[in-house]
Amino acid sequence: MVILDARNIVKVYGGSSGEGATKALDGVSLSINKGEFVAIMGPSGSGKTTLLNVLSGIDQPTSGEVSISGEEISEMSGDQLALFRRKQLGFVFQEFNLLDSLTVKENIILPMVLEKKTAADMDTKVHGLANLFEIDSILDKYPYNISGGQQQRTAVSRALVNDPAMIFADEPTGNLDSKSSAVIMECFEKIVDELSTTVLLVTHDVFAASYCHKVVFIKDGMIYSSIVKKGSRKEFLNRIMDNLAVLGGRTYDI
Ligand SMILES: Nc1ncnc2c1ncn2[C@@H]1O[C@H](COP(=O)(O)OP(=O)(O)OP(=O)(O)O)[C@@H](O)[C@H]1O
Repeated sequence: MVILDARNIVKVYGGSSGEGATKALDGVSLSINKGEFVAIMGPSGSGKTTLLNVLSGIDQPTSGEVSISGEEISEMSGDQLALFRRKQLGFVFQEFNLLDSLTVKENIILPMVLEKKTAADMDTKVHGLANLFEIDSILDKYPYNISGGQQQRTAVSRALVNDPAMIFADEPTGNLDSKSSAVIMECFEKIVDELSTTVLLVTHDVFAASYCHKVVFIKDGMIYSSIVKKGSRKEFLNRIMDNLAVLGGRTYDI
């Protein structure tokens, strides 16, 4: 079942044409099925973050359509989009974006508070996620007293708490060491395998991308190629590196 469908997306920054305009996306079409785990890779400046932002409704395309769960988000007003994002989507960022004045538990349940869920629902949910991601013992701590990897697992729990149709992640391992990156990617694997969540992430990190089912490569704002995992993660990692070598551009994190 297709969960995200993007058709002919164009994004121009700084006016639709003329001097000073940058065409960041140039006719991108992409479909993602429920339960897929997809990475977007490409050289610096190729349009990865722009694509993630347009697909997730953070930013509007200059032209083209995006639908998620059958709803055309490109036609929604700002308020409708904000509500749709809050109810249907989960976000994970490189910087974790946790609130320092709230405990881990409070950070996780914040989106449920906004949705006016019951205290019992919040409790059940937070303990289920904390158990899944092994952060039970730090629920009463504050973000500045836990490790980067624990902060990111808190952020992933928060992204999941309202059962989103899809999770979007921008460089989720960008601030983590290799061990914590592996733990976070295993968390994403768990939510795809055990909760059938759909995950789309942008990454420079070949190791992180090798956990995904599929990698889409973009260059100059266009889809260049895509590969699907067959065989082991190590074999997939080697194929990703081969494709990046063909793509050119900056050095990638391995
Ligand atoms: N707000 C903006 N205003 C103007 N141009 C922008 C803006 N954001 C991005 N761009 C330009 O659009 C193009 C694509 O940028 P984008 O950030 O999507 O690339 P990226 O592949 O995510 O890069 P990186 O890997 O370096 O983060 C680049 O040429 C960039 O300079």
